[in-house]
Formats: sequence, C-alpha cells, structure tokens
Amino acid sequence: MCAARDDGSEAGAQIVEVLAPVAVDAAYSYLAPPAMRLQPGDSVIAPLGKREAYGVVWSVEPAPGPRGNLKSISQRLDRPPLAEKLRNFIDWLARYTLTPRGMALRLATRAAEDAGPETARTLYRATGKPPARPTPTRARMLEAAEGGVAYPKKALAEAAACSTGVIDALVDEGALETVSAPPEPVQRPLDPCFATPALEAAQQAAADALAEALASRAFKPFLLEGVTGSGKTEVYFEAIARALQAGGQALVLMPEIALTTQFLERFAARFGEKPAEWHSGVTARKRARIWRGCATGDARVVVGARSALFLPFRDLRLIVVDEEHDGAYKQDDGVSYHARDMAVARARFEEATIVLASATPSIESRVNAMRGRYKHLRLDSRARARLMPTLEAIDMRAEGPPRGRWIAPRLALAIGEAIARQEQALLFLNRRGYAPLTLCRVCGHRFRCENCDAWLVEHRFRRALMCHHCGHVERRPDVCPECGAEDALAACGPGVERLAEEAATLFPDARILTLSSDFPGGAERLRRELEEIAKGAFDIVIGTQLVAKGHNFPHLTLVGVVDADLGLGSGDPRAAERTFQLLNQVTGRAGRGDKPGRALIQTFQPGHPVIAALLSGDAEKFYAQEIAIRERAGLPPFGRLAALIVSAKDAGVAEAHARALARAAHELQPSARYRVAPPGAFATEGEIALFGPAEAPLALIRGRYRFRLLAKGPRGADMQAFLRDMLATGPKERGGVRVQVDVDPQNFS
Ligand SMILES: Nc1ncnc2c1ncn2[C@@H]1O[C@H](COP(=O)(O)OP(=O)(O)OP(=O)(O)O)[C@@H](O)[C@H]1O
Ligand SMILES: [Zn+2]
Repeated sequence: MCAARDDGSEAGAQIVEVLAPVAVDAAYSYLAPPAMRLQPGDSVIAPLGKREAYGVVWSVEPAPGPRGNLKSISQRLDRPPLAEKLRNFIDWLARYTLTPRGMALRLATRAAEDAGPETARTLYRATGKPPARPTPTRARMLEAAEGGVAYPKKALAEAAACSTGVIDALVDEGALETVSAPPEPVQRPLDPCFATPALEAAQQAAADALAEALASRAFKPFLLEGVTGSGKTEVYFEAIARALQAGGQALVLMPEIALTTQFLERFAARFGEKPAEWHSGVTARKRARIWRGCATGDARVVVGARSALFLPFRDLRLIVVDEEHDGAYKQDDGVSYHARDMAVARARFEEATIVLASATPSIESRVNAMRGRYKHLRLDSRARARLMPTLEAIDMRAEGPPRGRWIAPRLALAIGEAIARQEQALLFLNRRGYAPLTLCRVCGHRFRCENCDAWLVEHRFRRALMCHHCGHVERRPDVCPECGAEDALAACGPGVERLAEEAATLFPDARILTLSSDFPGGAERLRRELEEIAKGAFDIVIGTQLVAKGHNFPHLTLVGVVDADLGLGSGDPRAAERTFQLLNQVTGRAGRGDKPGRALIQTFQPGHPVIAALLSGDAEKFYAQEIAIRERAGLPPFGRLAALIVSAKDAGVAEAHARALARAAHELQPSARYRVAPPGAFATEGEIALFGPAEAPLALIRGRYRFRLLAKGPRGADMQAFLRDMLATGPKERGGVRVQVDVDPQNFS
C-alpha cells in the first residue's frame, strides 16, 4: 500500500532518466509511481512535448521529496529490458561518432517498435464432415488436410494448389476447422554437432585458438586471414559451435546479406537449421520477433547486415565479421559508423570473442594484428589441396581489342576454351549499366545529372539515362538536346550491359547471364540467379562486384577482369588497397571446384604496384608498401581522420559556414586533449591539422553543394573532443545548412 504524501509524490516513487529514440542527446527526467518498479533498460511510454513517446529508462533514483514539476511516466511496456552492456555501447557509440544519444538508441530499438504482442497462429484441420457442395478443388483440399494434422493456411493452399478462398469456404461449411497454435519459434534448435567436418591442420589450429578464447569469456579479438577458398568459414563455424555449446549466442555480420542463400544453406548443413536472418529484406514483423528472440535467448545465431550489431543479445559470446575489409560495412547516411570497428567495440562491452575474417584484410586490421592488438590466425593455402588460380596480365597497350570493344583477343580465346570444356567463365567489370557517359558526336554535349556533379549512366535495357548518386532518371532522347542533331548520340565506355552485348556477339551460342542489381526482381532474382550459376546453368557470367563476394561456383574456372585500372586513378588514399582487395576477391572465384582456375587481368598499367602485387601473389609486399605509405603520411591507423561535410542548396552559404567552422577550430585553446595547428602551417608532432574547406570531389549531390573539412591528428589526440568543441563554438546549423560528421571516413567523395 502506498500513502500519497502531501507534495503529490508517493513513498517508493522513482525519478527516472528516459532516453527517447530521437535526435536529442539528453535523457529527460520523469517521476514513476512505485508500482511500476522501473529498472534501467525498461521500455516506457512517457509524455514528450505534446505527444506520448516511446523511450528507454537510462537510470533510476529514489524520488527524494517534492517533485511537482516532473511529468510522470505513462506506462511501462512489456518488452525485455536493454542490458547494461548494450546501453553502455550505445552511449559510447554516440560519443565516438558524435551522434545524439537518442539516434544511437534508435539503431537498437527501431526494430522493436514494430513488435506487437505475440499473436497466436491460426491453423486448419479437417473435421471429417463432408462439404455441402463437393467440387474437385474442395476434394483436393480435404485430401491435403487429411490425417488429423493442423496446417497453416498458406501451406495448405500450396499443397492443394488452389486459392486460400477455398479454405474459408470449407470452414464456413464445417468441413475444416480452425485451431489456435502458439507462434512459430524465431529459430529452431541448432545442433553444434550436426555435421562436424574434419578440419585441416591449419584450420584446426585456428579453431583451437578461437575455442580457447571463447572458454575464457573475455574480450578477445582475432584477425582470421586466409586466402580465398582456404576454409575460413569452416573455422568460424567451429567457433559458433563452441559458443552454442556454452549456451551463448553468436552474431555473424556479412557485407551483402541479401545475397547469401548459399551461406544460409551451408550453415544449415553444418548446424541442422538455418540461422536467424537479419536485413532490410526481412519483414518488420519478423525483425521484431528476432529482436525479442535475441533478448530472450531464443535466437541463438543471427546472420545479418551491419544493423544487426545493435540487437539486444542476452548472452553474446562471439561476433564474426566476414569479409571485414568490405566497404559496405561503412554506413554513411544517418549515423556514420563503420560496422567492423563498432563490432570490435561491442565485443569489448560484451566481453566476447570477435573474429574479423578476410582474404585481404584492411590495412587497419593488418596493423592491429602486427602490433599484437589482434591475434593473427592464418590459412595460407586453399582447403582440400586446391590450387590458387594462375594469374596473367593482358597488356591492353600491346594486345588490346579493336576500338569500341573491350574483350582482348587472348581473353576471348580463353573464354572459348573454357566453354568448350563445359566450364564457366566470369567477366568482371565494376560498372553498372550500358555506358558511363553519353555524348553528342556533333556538338560534344555531355549528359549530366541536374542534381549532382556527375555524368548520367546509360541503362539501355531500361531505355534511360540514370544518375548513380541520386537516382534521377531521364529518357534517352533521339536527338541531341543541345544542337538538335539526329542519331548523333554516342555511348562512351563500357558497363556490364554493353559487355554482355559484346560477349553475345563473340559467343552467339553461349548461355550468358548479366548479374545486376538494376534489373527488376531485386534480391530475390539475384538469389535465384546465383543458385543457377552454381548449378552450371550459364557459360558466361558478367557482373559487378556483386559476383565477387564470397560465392562458391564449382564450375567456374576462368575469371576475366575487364578493366583492372578502374578505381586506381581516383586519388582516394584507399584506392590501392580497395583495388587489391576487390581483384583478389574476384580472381579468387576461379578454380574452387575440382578443376584448376585461371584469371586474366586486362590493364593499361601492368607495372602498377597493385597489379604487380596481385600477379605475383605477393600480398606481404603489398601490405608492407601500403603500410609504409600510411605511416609516413600519418594516415589511419597511424593517425586519425575525421571529415565534416557542410552542405546547402546555395554554394556560397555552404562555403561560408565551412569557413566559419574552420575559424572556430583555429581559435580553440590548446588543451591536454588536443592542440590545433595554426592555419596554413604544417602540423607539428601531436597537433591536429585542419584542411579545407575545399569543394568536395562530388561537389553537388541531390541539389546540395558540398564543402569538406578534413581533420588529421595523431593517434593520441582526442579527435572527438576537438570536433565537439569546434561544433559548439562554431556557427549553428541553420538556414538549410547541414553539417555531417564522419569520424574515420572511408571514402573521400
Ligand atoms: N576441412 C575441410 N574439408 C573439406 N572441405 C572443406 C574444408 N574446409 C573448407 N572446405 C571447402 O572448401 C571450400 C572453400 O571453403 P570456404 O568457403 O570456407 O573458404 P573461405 O576461406 O571462406 O573462402 P572465401 O574467402 O573465398 O569466401 C568450400 O567448398 C568448403 O566446403
Ligand atoms: Zn544525381
């Protein structure tokens, strides 16, 4: 019983700080009646401004005395609490990325907001009573429902090959009855010993090291580096098995989750059932159930895209970041974060083991391994005594194809031979569409996007010109809009669609497939096509980096890299690293089955260090060179970077704002946490240098002009404190100006 005091509060009442998943950093205080007995992590509904909003209790204190000015919590939701480890991670992430805490919370709670109460499923069962009006369809349906078992509606309709309307009619007539059943489990039980492979010696050694780490129940980071096809997946499957045996949970992050049917099946073959799958293609309802399942422990292994990092696991023992070097782990819209780095942080908060797996690790992870921060596990040869593919360069200056064509004679010959042996060839070109540029041969007019500083890419099968930055689409005209010339528009350069055209001319009888995310049918279609490739249904596969990622195509023996130089000339400090990773990955698709593989690499610069390292297979030398360059320049991981993109509809407004921010930065007083180098001067030891503002390489996107500031500092500087102080003393975002903070930027567009 609680007595109301005369100040309005009750004995045992609490003051709680509630964080709402909105763009605000602060938690708000509320009064909670004693009966609610709130704990940190509980979900509540509370008045926020004029509305009632969802929030999470961040801290709780007993209410001391009169608190008439505080609003009260309206309701406590029946939802598993967010664990302290996760709340600490959210706080840390918000500070690290300079994101309002509410937005960081939102990453973790968004999926749960769709969670309605668990509803029972309705199943259908035959009653034995004949239908009033028998028809062949009805007879088929009752036959399918025979045996006294209750079935879901959809399954029954599929089994009887008729519409669900038939079921409703039969229920009305009493021939079928409905039965209520508990909802399907989020995940069926996984069996860690379902099918254990015989690991090879190097695999076993790596698996043992992971098992030892898991047993310690402490934060233990690993870099699992193994050449393509070396069996890294089998190794981390062993670690997952250990986590399961210990009663814990595991999370596997993948860069391209919508395309991983093969992976899910492999997982099911190893553990008896599929893992819970988490990505934007999963329905909101299903995601809400997985969210809950993570909190209750019913979901044991989740395989997901980067947002899975924020799931409320009850007992997370292991995180795997597969293809850890992949650029897709960087999220740039909304909260900017790198999922690989955040995964390491989450593992630290959870005191879990983390495995970063790759054939071509990022420079950052390589350096961390060299310095002993990560334990380095290596698999230096392919599993099952398979050989690495042989690599050869085709020097396009000496033996290139005729003008207007992109497949050199030697590559064409190799494709022909592969087809004759009934093997598959893969042509890789990292460019979507038909042609990257369209121009008028008469007046030179070039088609550019009206919102962005970019050429329009021709997509012939859509008969359209498209901007790959903002999605703007226009019809490809018949006459030049500038000079009116007819039939004068020329497509310049190749995209995958154009390459497919050339391949069809060279090999008219071959079964050719172009894999592209642009075609209708979305991820579902891509999944199907990837399965068909694996079965050998095509002779030539043409694709962008989509085809490079982790696939096992047993019939594929030849890989042709159509333009290895693409991406090398971009001036981006990570261009060399990225090209090396991508080309290694794509050539690594060759020869994974019984037959040896070969890769031909078309290039205009066979002597370029990246191409040379790729051809020689000397990854060590490449890493040594790249690491030395980074170290000399003080680039990550030897120094720290942060970018600010200031954008506005008006270029002058954006630039003025960026200049004012830079001025504010230079006026900051030196402190123990950071010192800023004077404008224009070289940064001396320990100082943060601020470069810019400069027009961003992509100066206009979606109608907004963009200016960049880049801060570069030593490892020891408190970059976040510097950024926070600069933003606090500089001008506020107003008049349509937006300032986007990107700590540890990955690209420089
Ligand atoms: N110990 C083993 N015994 C038999 N087959 C194995 C073993 N380890 C791996 N394999 C097989 O070798 C092939 C390559 O293995 P896996 O896909 O795990 O390599 P990976 O290193 O993850 O490759 P990538 O980085 O190229 O994606 C697969 O078909 C896998 O089933
Ligand atoms: Zn555009």
